[in-house]
Amino acid sequence: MAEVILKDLSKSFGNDVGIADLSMTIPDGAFVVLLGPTGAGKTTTLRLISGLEKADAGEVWIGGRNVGSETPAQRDVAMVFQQYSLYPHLSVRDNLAFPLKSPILNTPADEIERKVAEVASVLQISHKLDNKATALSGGEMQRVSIGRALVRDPSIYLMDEPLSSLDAKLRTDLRVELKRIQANLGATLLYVTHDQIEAMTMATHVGVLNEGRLVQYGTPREIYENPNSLYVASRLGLPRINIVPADVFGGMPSGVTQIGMRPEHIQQGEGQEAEVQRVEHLGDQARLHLMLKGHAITTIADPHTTYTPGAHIKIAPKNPLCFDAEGVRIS
Ligand SMILES: Nc1ncnc2c1ncn2[C@@H]1O[C@H](COP(=O)(O)OP(=O)(O)OP(=O)(O)O)[C@@H](O)[C@H]1O
Repeated sequence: MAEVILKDLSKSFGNDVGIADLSMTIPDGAFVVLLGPTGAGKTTTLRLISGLEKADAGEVWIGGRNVGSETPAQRDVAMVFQQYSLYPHLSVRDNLAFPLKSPILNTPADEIERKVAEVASVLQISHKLDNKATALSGGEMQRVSIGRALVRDPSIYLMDEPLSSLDAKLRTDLRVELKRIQANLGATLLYVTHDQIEAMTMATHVGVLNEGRLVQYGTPREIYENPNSLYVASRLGLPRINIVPADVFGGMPSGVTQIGMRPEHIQQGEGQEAEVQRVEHLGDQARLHLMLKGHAITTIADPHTTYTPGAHIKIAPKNPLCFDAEGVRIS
């Protein structure tokens, strides 16, 4: 596996900015998750690293090589797309074996068989190895396309929402497996997701993109606990962080115009009186949806809470994040 360095990378499509001056180091063995809303430039970043797209400016370094003039094959990256891309006329076994049969790798037959069996087992598709790729459900096809990447030992795995088409149970299983595989192999991974739990549990690093720019890069905990802007604070956390004008609670230092409160950072029993709008019982906890001076606020409560809609509850922020009028974090 390898370290990947992006230096001042830019790519536009006509008037649309794909990526702007993106610099980022993906350490060898890191699991880096890219977060950002649609159009932020996540897929473009993966395509620039893989060589499917050519940068307007800047450099991509993989394992100490500037790969600007290399083809995708020479770059030795394994990419998994959101939508499966299989060879329909081949069996699942042959689809999985295909990357290992390339003349560059020249893998011995017994090694191919071992790897295919191992990956099929991890992805829970061993019983489908002799099926035609087309005789599979959508979720199974996606597992085969993940498997086609995992049989290889590339410089970096590039994955674009690989689990988004799977059902919840399989998604949870594969999330754990992917993380285990990455940790065991020491694999380097760049991974795009909109899924909060995937980002928090799998990533060693999270990069937050906004309109093609990297606006913060750090561990998931740093991004969650110490976001540098309101934009970044809103990217991680479910339920989302509550943002209210500073004067709703008052007592904030000058210059603070908005405060951010994670649902778990709201003190109950003191402060301003809010009205309960809705209570969601989730089993291990309850979510309270409150209204305070026209602002919707979500917080969490004991799973056996007896609050019902219409009840009143006093709340106060506990260590809120403070932002200025532009959304820049000021404390
Ligand atoms: N082939 C293309 N032709 C024209 N514009 C493109 C092309 N690829 C990307 N773009 C534009 O570049 C910007 C970034 O797109 P990109 O696909 O990288 O975003 P993304 O963060 O991956 O979004 P999503 O979450 O929807 O996949 C968008 O404005 C998009 O319209």
